[in-house]
Amino acid sequence: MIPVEDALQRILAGLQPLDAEDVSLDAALGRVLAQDVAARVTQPPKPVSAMDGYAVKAADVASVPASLTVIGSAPAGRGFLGLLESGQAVRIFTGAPLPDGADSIVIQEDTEAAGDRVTVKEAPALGNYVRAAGLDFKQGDIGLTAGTLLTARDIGLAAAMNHPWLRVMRRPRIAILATGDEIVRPGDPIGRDQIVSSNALALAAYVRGAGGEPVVLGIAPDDMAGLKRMLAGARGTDLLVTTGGASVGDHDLIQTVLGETGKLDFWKIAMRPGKPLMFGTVGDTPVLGLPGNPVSSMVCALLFLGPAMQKLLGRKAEAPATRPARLGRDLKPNDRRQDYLRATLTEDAEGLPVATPFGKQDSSQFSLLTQAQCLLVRPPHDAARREGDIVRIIPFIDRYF
Ligand SMILES: Nc1nc2c(c(=O)[nH]1)N[C@H]1C(S)=C(S)[C@@H](COP(=O)(O)OP(=O)(O)OC[C@H]3O[C@@H](n4cnc5c(N)ncnc54)[C@H](O)[C@@H]3O)O[C@H]1N2
Ligand code: MOO
Repeated sequence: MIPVEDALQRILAGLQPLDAEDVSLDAALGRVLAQDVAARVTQPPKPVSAMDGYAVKAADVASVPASLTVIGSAPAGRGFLGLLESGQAVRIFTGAPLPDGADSIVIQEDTEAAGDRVTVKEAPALGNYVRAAGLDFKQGDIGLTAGTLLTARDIGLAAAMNHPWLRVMRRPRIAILATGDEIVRPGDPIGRDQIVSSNALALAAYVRGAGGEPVVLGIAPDDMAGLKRMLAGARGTDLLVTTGGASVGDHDLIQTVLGETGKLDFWKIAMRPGKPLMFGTVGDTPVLGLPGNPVSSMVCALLFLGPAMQKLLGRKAEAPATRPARLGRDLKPNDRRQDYLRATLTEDAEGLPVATPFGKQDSSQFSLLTQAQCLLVRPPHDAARREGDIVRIIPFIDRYF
């Protein structure tokens, strides 16, 4: 059995980042930037007022009260064109450019207006409420870097930097193939000894959530000819993910067919759930073969497919981050497989996270995966643990998992 980390590195080494495409900003949410984005403008382009009030020379109002002549008005988008001289003020509004000759803003609340005169009652510090040109960013500044997964905030910044289009990584097209004579699609008639397929749709949802385009190929039968026919559907995709048929049984044909038609590494991984895993190629398409047990398939998606997609998307590809939590119940010593236990996540009296694994952890129990809020990670040969011990967890933070 090989360690989880070795398996991940071998998968990542077999994948290359995809090409890029241009999308309009309103279609860029959740996409991955293919290149750095530099500001095409300076923001603000000139010094502007941060408040409604009066633009003045600070020296004129160093001692208050001070009376000034109001020589004009500057709303946002229509700056005052004249030159402000000593003894003068310009009525100004938030966002309007500072008139030439002015150096400070007095807020409206600190003044009293009468006709074309204004009395300043509080002396402003030099530069009061003036936003300098380029306070936010200057033309040429790099605001967003390649590999960024674009959020609403990033899109706002890209818009402010005057980019109507962004160059992003193409969405990985991920073919998904379920296998097994015993499974049928949800809603189809269920024959004797058949069960409903959960894995393919769950994996497709995972792929979509992680920024890819799933191509669901259907269910391959447990015979070589049928399996080969279905595999042909993966041609032209960026990665084929299979589920089931990974183990050593007489009907577990994936490794055989991949061995015949492509290149295959079949591994037993020192992890639970998810021991049997495959990686290889069929034609030019890389293949990730996940185990059939539903929880094994989803845990392997989180641990291997997720980072694989990050690699295709040109992002930093690494195992999901772990963080510490207190253990909510005693645990027996672990064996030689790294254990990923489905657990709830609560808070103790001090607000610290407490992870409590379910008593049953069979890899067929999808219901417990949906009830869990994290995976508790136990290294191989971990000693017995007591309630309250510090353990490592992978919290389910991605909204789509
Ligand atoms: N003698 C051994 N037997 C098994 C071993 C082993 O090392 N030696 N490993 C076990 C482990 S661990 C796992 S995990 C499974 C993996 O088996 P396969 O990848 O070959 O998966 P299948 O046999 O096709 O199916 C396993 C299980 O999952 C159900 N299944 C399959 N596909 C779906 C689907 N799309 N949706 C829902 N459920 C699915 C299938 O009906 C089986 O119950 O092997 C162990 N055996
Ligand atoms: O290790 Mo297999 O993945 O359940 O039960």
